[in-house]
Amino acid sequence: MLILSSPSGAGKTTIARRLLAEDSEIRPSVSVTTRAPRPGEVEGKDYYFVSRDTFDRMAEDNAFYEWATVFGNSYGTPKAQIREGLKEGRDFLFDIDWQGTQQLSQKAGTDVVRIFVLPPSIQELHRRLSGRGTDSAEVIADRMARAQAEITHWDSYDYVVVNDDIDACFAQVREILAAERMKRTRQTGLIPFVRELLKPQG
Ligand SMILES: Nc1ncnc2c1ncn2[C@@H]1O[C@H](COP(=O)(O)OP(=O)(O)OP(=O)(O)O)[C@@H](O)[C@H]1O
Ligand SMILES: Nc1nc2c(ncn2[C@@H]2O[C@H](COP(=O)(O)O)[C@@H](O)[C@H]2O)c(=O)[nH]1
Repeated sequence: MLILSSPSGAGKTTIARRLLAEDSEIRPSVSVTTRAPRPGEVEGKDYYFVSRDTFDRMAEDNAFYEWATVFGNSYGTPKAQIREGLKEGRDFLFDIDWQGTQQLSQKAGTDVVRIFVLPPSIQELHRRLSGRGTDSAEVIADRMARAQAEITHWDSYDYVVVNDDIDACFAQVREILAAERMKRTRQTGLIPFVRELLKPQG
């Protein structure tokens, strides 16, 4: 379970989309949200957009691995889509905030790899949120007002990358993923091979 978090606008969605396009081994965890769709966002690909009533019912029915209120809307990771994949040992990518990261870490322990994406500066963060052209001035002001509070959670993450140049940052994320996949504890498929190597020779 690879988690990307950042203050809004630092670039985690950009990194996530590229990773999903280039790495067929990892699947997205598509969240459920009460937020209205942004122009260009696709139902079932970017989010499942639901009413407040539907979200509350799902939360009551324990349908989320984690959920949180972010910028006045609710966001949750539905269990159904990833339960089977996780059993099969598949990799999943989560674009979630620090609250969801804490909840997933408590539930999944060492199966979670957490990356925090920092912007190169607060000024550049504002430029990116404005340049994206998807949010009102009010929404941007709200997200900027919360950015520094979110950055204080950077020390709960396993890795921290600065998204200045997107290519360099993306390369770092790929390196992290490659190294994590090579961890001995994740390479259970190698056990028969190692047993074979260890058989007495001659
Ligand atoms: N390294 C970069 N240099 C310049 N612009 C970038 C860079 N990375 C991302 N951007 C741009 O910044 C804007 C915000 O990026 P993105 O939507 O990926 O952020 P985010 O962290 O997912 O935000 P949110 O949490 O609000 O969804 C987009 O317009 C994106 O194209
Ligand atoms: N805890 C969770 N946080 C989530 C989830 N899906 C998205 N998010 C985070 O919300 C903010 C705002 O997202 P935006 O798409 O409205 O810009 C951002 O930090 C996301 O990472 C979730 O399922 N759980």
